[in-house]
Amino acid sequence: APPPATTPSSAYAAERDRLRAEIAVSEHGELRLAFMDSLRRLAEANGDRDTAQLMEIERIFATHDDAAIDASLDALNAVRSRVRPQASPELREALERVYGNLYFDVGHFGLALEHQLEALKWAKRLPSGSRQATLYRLGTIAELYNAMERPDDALRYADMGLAMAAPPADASVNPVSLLGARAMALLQLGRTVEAKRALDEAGRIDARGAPGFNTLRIAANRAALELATAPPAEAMRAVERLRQLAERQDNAYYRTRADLLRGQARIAAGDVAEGLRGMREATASFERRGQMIDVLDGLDREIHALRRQSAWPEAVASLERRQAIWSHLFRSEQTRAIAELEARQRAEAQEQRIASLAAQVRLERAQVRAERLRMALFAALALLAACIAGLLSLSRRRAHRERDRLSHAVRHDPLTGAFSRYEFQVRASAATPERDAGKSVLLLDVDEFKAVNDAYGHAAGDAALKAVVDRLRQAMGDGDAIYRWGGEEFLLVLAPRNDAALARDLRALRRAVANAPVAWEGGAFAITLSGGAVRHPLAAGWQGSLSDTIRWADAAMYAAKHAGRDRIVQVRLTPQGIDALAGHRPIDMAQLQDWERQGFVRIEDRDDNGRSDVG
Ligand SMILES: Nc1nc2c(ncn2[C@@H]2O[C@H](COP(=O)(O)OP(=O)(O)OP(=O)(O)O)[C@@H](O)[C@H]2O)c(=O)[nH]1
Repeated sequence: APPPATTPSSAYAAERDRLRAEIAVSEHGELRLAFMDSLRRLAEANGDRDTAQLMEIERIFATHDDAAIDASLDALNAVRSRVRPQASPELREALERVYGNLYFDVGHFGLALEHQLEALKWAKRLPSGSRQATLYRLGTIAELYNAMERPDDALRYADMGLAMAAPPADASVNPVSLLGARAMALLQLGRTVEAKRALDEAGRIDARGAPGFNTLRIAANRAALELATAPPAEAMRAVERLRQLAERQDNAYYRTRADLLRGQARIAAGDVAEGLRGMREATASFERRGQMIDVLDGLDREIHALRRQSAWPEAVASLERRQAIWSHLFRSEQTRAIAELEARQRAEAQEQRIASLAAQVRLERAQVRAERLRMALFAALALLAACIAGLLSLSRRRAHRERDRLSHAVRHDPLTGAFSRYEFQVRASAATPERDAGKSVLLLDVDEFKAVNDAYGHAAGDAALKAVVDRLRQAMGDGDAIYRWGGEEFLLVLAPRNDAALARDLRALRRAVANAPVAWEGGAFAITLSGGAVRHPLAAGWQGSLSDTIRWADAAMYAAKHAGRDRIVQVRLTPQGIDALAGHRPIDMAQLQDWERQGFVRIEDRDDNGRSDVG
């Protein structure tokens, strides 16, 4: 017999509330499903269609398989077709929420958003627990906007929820997912410090209870944050923490998520091949389970990481794969039209991205080419410059050598190696009276040289001139210099020395030549020199130059010739002359002879000892 109208309903209500409480506390698994089925049957038996349908809907959500989402959507559509227009807000909310969640899970953001916003409206009208349901919706919508890369909207909804959850909210309100959504929105907006703060707060709140699903969620968010902001090594540590937590809670989803992020960290650390392999394994695993939002997120991360590593071909391949997944995401009749519309929109956006990426690749390649060209040009220029510098230095060295050679040529007599007359002039023009003071000039002329040429030939004459210079050089002091003054005439500039030394050296010079005959064609011939010597300046206080003094040496040399050759005659001041001629400059030969007559100078042969052949 049917139970009485009143008693059963109150008994039913009590049993319903008990089962709902059981469902609420049993988070997952078979037990929860069993409670849901009990409640559904009970509700059906009691004519409570809303509750029965609600349990159907919750069962669809609890058991849905992302990999076979169409079946779940079909089942959901079947329930919806039975929902009465005047159904309870609770049923409405559940229907929209589950639609929203299913679409969200498979990455169908547009439809998911529509349903979640609808669910939010109903959540606000719930007679009980409206606050908690509203907060959950706000968190989900924020996450959805994050997935849609609309961080401003995500932040708006997350903050709306956080404002509601702010004290004095009741303790049952859990803002962790809202804080996570806020953090991910801020991360997208580049406000990383605030993002980190939000995650820290979420971590603190979560740490008050036992580690659970939220702990994993926070760890995953943290890993994502570190990946975007921290060095690869730090990001890797965050990823490993997530991986350990997932292991401890035996959570396959977050395990795969950790694998995905680990791959990304590897790519970021430069290990592109290994990282990419890890990421592709993780996305393949998500794909097998139909978690298309994670597949797409994985591909996004892949593309991002590859672009950062400039692995362009891999990045383009990932982009194309992402586009392909988008266009094949929805196959069922009932969603194809909408899905295609959306897929087309996304595809267009993706095509634009591919086009811009391709343009970027082209640009980068062009830049690389330009850079290479620039480097090549630079290298060529550097080579050219080096060549020119080399040539210049070579030619400079050559020029130097040539200059040195020429300078040596003009400074020296090619036959005897004595300095040239030109060299004397160069030195004389650079000389100062102080530098030349005390030196003596000695002009030497080979005696009867014409006869040597005539008797033995011009070559013998040349040999004689060379022999003269060689022998004079041997007898000269270090500070003395010899110049070829004319044909067979030589000028010696002798360093300062006292009278006795000068007389001794003049004698030695003359003898060096006279005592050593010139070997010629098996025999030898003797040569002698006649010379005139004058100390410079002739008289004290005289501002004349060496060239002036040479004129008096010339006069003395003629005196030597005149006196019979093979001798050196010296012009000397007498004691009277020292005072009388001070500051005077001899002008010509006549004046010199005049001074000689007056007894101011003597033109005398001081080398009268040991002469053998002349007298
Ligand atoms: N072999 C040779 N002879 C030269 C050179 N320069 C000048 N002579 C010769 O030297 C001779 C100089 O003769 P002279 O000026 O008459 O005087 P000398 O024969 O030396 O007689 P005295 O000077 O009076 O003792 C000339 O026959 C020139 O041709 C030279 O470089 N080589």
